[in-house]
Amino acid sequence: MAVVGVLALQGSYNEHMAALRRIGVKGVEVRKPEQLLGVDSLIIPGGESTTMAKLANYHNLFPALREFVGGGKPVWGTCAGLIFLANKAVGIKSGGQELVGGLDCTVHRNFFGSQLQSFETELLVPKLAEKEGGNDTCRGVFIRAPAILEVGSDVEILADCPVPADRPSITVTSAEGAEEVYSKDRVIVAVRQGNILATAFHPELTSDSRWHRFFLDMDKESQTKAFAALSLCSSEKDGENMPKNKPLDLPIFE
Ligand SMILES: NC(=O)CC[C@H](N)C(=O)O
Repeated sequence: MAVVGVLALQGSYNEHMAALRRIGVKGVEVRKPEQLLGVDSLIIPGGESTTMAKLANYHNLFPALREFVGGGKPVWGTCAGLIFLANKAVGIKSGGQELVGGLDCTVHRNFFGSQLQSFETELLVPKLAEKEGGNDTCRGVFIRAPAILEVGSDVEILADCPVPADRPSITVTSAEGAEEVYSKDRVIVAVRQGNILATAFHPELTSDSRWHRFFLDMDKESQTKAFAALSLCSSEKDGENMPKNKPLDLPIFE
């Protein structure tokens, strides 16, 4: 069975470990770069992204995390984890903040305001329901949450939500480079781009395990792809005399 790593520097990693346990999967806590070599997929939890980035720097994790994401293994960022995975983050502390990147989007670090403006809402998630069954909605727990302001063309939007009226207005840079107030009435809160899944909210704090299952399915997909690529590559190498109906990278006891 594939090994799911959970980045365990800070934040809600215990809750992700428990959510995995609930569906019969043993997560592995990851704190050091070399531990990434032993996992097939990785969850980057919510917490506080600046603190998490400082700890990741201290443990020299950024290069290994970038390699992991770039290598195509499934990675899921929740909340602060989403910020980590974004190619661009705005609303960050002065002095900047290191990102892992890989997800073609711009994220606003505290889009929904302060801790006091944390909220829960029902989100419409047809693609999640299509894949994992159940209702067309899921409970979104937003804790001093970020949101995704814009995405690249390869990014699939899995959920958006109305912008709450009590949120402080934020300034964004338009395509033409002008500063303007974010005025759309909805904002993106869950996306997928290939091997990367990102949610601005916290599924690990609810009893709905569909987001964890969705992520594990991404893991299965990626294992199948890796297997197919390996078979293809050995069939190219080994030529026509190999039997066509056997997986080529399994031991042959003949
Ligand atoms: N719950 C969360 O992960 C909050 C993230 C927070 N907005 C940050 O900057 O890191």
